[in-house]
Amino acid sequence: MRIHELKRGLFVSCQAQPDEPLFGSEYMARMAVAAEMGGAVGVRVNTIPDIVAVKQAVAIPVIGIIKQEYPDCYPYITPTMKEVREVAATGAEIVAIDASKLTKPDGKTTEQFIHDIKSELDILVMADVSTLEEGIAAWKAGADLISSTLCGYTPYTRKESNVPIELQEPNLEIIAALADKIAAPIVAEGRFWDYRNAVKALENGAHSVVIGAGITRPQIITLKNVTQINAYLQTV
Ligand SMILES: CC(=O)N[C@H](C=O)[C@@H](O)[C@H](O)[C@H](O)COP(=O)(O)O
Repeated sequence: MRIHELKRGLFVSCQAQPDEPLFGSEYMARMAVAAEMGGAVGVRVNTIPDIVAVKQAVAIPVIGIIKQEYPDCYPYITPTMKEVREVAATGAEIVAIDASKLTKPDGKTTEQFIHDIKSELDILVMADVSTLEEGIAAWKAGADLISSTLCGYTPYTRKESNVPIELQEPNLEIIAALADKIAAPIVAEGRFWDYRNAVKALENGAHSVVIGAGITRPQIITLKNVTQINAYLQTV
């Protein structure tokens, strides 16, 4: 797939970790089908079994990732060529990688990493960044899409708060800053709960928006509703 073929709109992140109630490729494939039925232009999927199941179930483009932790290392979203090659072998149209400034587990910088992917594989690269500087560096290194995925999650962008991070507001300022300085498509991702903030991201210059928890993590959707309802009940 070429970058100009990518439609603008909503990408639904269909992910569940082993400790989540909907963990399992069958569930994630059904989530992806639901996303496609609802008009999503693509999906974002973690792990090879889930990507394979989703590729069989839907025709819309897949952003594939592998969350792989390495000892004493922050980058965990598709952090080395090993995971990138595995994602590419599934036929996923796009691979998303950690494009923070933090050194990857194999010692590479983001710039080297993107260069190596582009020299070896015919796959679109989405750079998951946490700051404007990281976005510019990834774009200059050849990334096809720049996404705000890691904003609020890297050690230097994390904020102390009593509110669990998944219930915090998204960072709309970084979207405007990225769109202002970068000619590649900007993807708004990370706590974009529904269409309200998604539209604000588009107004701020985003090409598309990824929504995950707000659509595919029912325990977090429930928690968000319970928090609001219980806050009211405490006042009466
Ligand atoms: C930081 C990190 O590891 N983000 C992950 C990236 O793939 C996922 O856990 C998120 O669900 C995804 O980015 C979508 O975001 P949200 O679920 O907030 O709409």
